[in-house]
Amino acid sequence: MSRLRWLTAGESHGPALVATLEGLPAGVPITTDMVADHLARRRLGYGRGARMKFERDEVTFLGGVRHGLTLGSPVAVMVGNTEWPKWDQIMAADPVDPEVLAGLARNAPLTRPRPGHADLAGMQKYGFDEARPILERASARETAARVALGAVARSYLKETAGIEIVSHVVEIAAAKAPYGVYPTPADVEKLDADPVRCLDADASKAMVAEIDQAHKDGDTLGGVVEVLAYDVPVGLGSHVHWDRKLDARLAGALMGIQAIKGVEVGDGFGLARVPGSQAHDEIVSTPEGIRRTSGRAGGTEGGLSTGELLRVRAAMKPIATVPRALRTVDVATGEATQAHHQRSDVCAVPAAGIVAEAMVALVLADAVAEKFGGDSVAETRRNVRSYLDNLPVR
Ligand SMILES: Cc1cc2nc3c(=O)[nH]c(=O)nc-3n(C[C@H](O)[C@H](O)[C@H](O)COP(=O)(O)O)c2cc1C
Ligand SMILES: C=C(O[C@@H]1CC(C(=O)O)=C[C@@H](OP(=O)(O)O)[C@H]1O)C(=O)O
Repeated sequence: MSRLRWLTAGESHGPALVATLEGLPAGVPITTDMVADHLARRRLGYGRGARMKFERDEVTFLGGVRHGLTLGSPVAVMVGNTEWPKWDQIMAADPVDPEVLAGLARNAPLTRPRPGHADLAGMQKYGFDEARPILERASARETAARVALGAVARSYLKETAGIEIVSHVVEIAAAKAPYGVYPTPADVEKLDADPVRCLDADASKAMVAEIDQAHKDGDTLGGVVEVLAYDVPVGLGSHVHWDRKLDARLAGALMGIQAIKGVEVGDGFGLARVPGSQAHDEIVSTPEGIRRTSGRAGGTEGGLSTGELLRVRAAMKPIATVPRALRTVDVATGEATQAHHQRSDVCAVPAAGIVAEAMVALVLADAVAEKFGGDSVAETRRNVRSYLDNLPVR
């Protein structure tokens, strides 16, 4: 079962996010710059709000890494919130003089819960009369910590099994990329340079136009991202129990990203609309060995990776803090009003793709560690090679 354990902590306007990852072997190459590069990719994307422009992610390793390599001990990484000085009283861990707090405009109680956020149910469940204590943790700021750990996981995957992960945006509102075009690791630079991380130039323009229109209308948008993992060996995950199934683990991890409301593995929902003769990937014998004629299953069958291209999609709902504010109730007065709104992203689908890459990397890293073990990268690599060299059928 799971070999890796990982956790994040920290609030959106707290001093920092922290994350730990335990269970990786020694010798995984990782540096502060490698993590910072992935965090910078998460900030990209046309349609993100003001906060992305002025806040920086400050990365510090606190444990588990020495001279650019993991030690085999738990990896601990901190991502500083450079916004912190503006919030050091409001989000202070220790008690603050109530008179000081009352004088801070920013601390006005958030009694108008926003539909589509954790605000109302969180207040009811945790016993708060305003939304601040809920929204601080529910915020997708937390995804920076996941991307930091994802950077470590993907380095482990590349070093041990040669696995590489790429994501792209395939839909924003009504604008769609052509189906069946899969970017490779060689396309990542081009993708990151595109305003919406879409490979197709016409679709990218249409997506940008959708975002511009939503912005003009005081509205927000969602979309769909696709994550591809190249060179995943056959046999990660297992058919033997529901919580070992690789597709289930990927789906849970992707659904755990803020605002993701649907996940597809391979052709997913599309498979429900075609007959069986058009839904599966036929097995054929070729001079290079056993191959598949298509990739509809997304690289998993029965909860196991098949050795084909791994392909999953995640659907993001439109940003919930809609500028043309939605109806709510002021819980302090019981009166009908409009939801609290200060600023927000119009569309964060490109950023969600980077977070989805991190989640896929963490799930695959867990599955690789479980299958191949090893306390050093060299040992894991040997185990991968020996397994692949000895497959009974190929
Ligand atoms: C990268 C990213 C950025 C986000 N930015 C915002 C935002 O600026 N405003 C907002 O209302 N929601 C934003 N969200 C989504 C909310 O965090 C999310 O919808 C909310 O916490 C409720 O959770 P749920 O949608 O999973 O139910 C973002 C999500 C992601 C993944
Ligand atoms: C800070 C980040 O995303 C935030 C996620 C978010 C939300 O509600 O999820 C709301 C916005 O924050 P604020 O309400 O402070 O403007 C985003 O900027 C980040 O991704 O680093």
